[in-house]
Amino acid sequence: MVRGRICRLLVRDVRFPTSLGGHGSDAMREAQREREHKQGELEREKQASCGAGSPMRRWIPGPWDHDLSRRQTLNDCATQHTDPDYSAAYVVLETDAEDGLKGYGLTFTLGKGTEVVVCAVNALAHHVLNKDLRDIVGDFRGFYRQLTSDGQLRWIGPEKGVVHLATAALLNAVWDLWAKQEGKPLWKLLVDMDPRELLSCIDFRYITDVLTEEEAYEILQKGQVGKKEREGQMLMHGYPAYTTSCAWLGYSDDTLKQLCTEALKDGWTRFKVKVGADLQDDIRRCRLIRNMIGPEKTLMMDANQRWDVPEAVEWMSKLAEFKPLWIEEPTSPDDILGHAAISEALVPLGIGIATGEQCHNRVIFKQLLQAKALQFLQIDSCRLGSVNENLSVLLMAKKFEIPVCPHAGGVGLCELVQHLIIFDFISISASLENRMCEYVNHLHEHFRYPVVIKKASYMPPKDAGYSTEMKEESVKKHQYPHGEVWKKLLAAQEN
Ligand SMILES: C[C@H](O)[C@@H](O)[C@@H](O)[C@H](O)C(=O)O
Ligand SMILES: [Mg+2]
Repeated sequence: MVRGRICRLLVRDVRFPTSLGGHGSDAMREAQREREHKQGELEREKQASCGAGSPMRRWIPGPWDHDLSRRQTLNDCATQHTDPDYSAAYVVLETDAEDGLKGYGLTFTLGKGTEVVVCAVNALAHHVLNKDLRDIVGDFRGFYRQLTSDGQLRWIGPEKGVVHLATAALLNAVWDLWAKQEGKPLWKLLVDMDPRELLSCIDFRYITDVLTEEEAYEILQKGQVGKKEREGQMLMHGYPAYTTSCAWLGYSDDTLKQLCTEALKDGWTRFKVKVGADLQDDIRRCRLIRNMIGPEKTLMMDANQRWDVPEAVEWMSKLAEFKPLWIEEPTSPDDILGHAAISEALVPLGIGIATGEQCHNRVIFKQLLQAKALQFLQIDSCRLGSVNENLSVLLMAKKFEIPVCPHAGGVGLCELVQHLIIFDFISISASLENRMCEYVNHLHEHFRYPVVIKKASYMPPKDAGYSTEMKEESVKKHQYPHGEVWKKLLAAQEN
């Protein structure tokens, strides 16, 4: 039963120094070169704080550097995410219900700027504090609208950028709390909600030209048929995943080979490789990985917005021989017509367009769908306005018959988004064709309810909540800048 008034909201800046090992990197060839050069002169043994599962166990000086001038050099060379420190603005909600349950929520960031999101969460806090949870979830659409339409804060959005990331973190915590109070994992809470209740969580403003509430209702009604069987199927076999963890752009060919060999042994059949910094490097790396995985397994490519439209078409025509299923984020995430033009040119070559990890909101997704600008839609649990907005996107994707393949390359994103895609299969899409959820193998050890992967599939979480809770010990250590890990790193930097 839903209960309690929200009486406390705490938000923290938690950062993991993943850039030390090049994890999460894209389009960063120059940075890699620089790192290799520096390695010889600077190598120092330190315990890596990036956690288990990371291929780099030692601290190796990388492009991570708090020296601004050096960062600038790296950024001049390559405009993408050269040195991400996987981070989160991490929200904890407490109620006066005296049941010991708290709601945990987060949004994903790359290090710097997390403090800005923390600020935005605090700016939104008055909408949440002192509210009764029953009133929030009893009119979730209204509450979503209130948060995203704050008369002053909406000027720095609306429904995009920092303020929307903050909305995501807050609402993710509310959903976690709700699911915990109901004693269900979030995917199951959604599966058990009747269609009208689900719809009451969605703000249909700005999308009724493609999806009315009645159409959404019909989709959900149809989704009721065969639900039990699909739930059984998920519990038995899980939701298919692909791995991005073998081929970050900052990894050397040797690392790539080693990780790919291990992944094949572990039963992975779908792989994503980062491209876009240098064509010859891409050809070499794609050949290497395609030769290792063979012609039957699935390969995807991700350019992280590196190209202009004509360049994307030209570059991908040269990589077509490696048979990628999709090219992800070929150009600016805001360029809907650009994506449409790239789709038109590449689909005849057998290459689809995937995008979504930096798609602001349901309106942009609506237009991408209307413009036939994507063949694979990548929802993100921490960029859109939480479960509420993601529900509307899942329903639009169903209407346009575009497969959803969620983005999860970041800290906590796998933990969260698995709930949404498992719900999607059971209650909306009812299909696994051309569908899979991203998986990266970093930082799960910091979560209280980490993902469970079996035979390259996500097994449905069993614990109540949204799997958002981090271990307190990890949070303390990684809080920026006063946690133990950062104190050491920053002191090493100074010496
Ligand atoms: C900076 C990040 O690691 C991105 O490179 C990552 O989210 C990536 O685009 C992905 O698709 O996983
Ligand atoms: Mg990506």
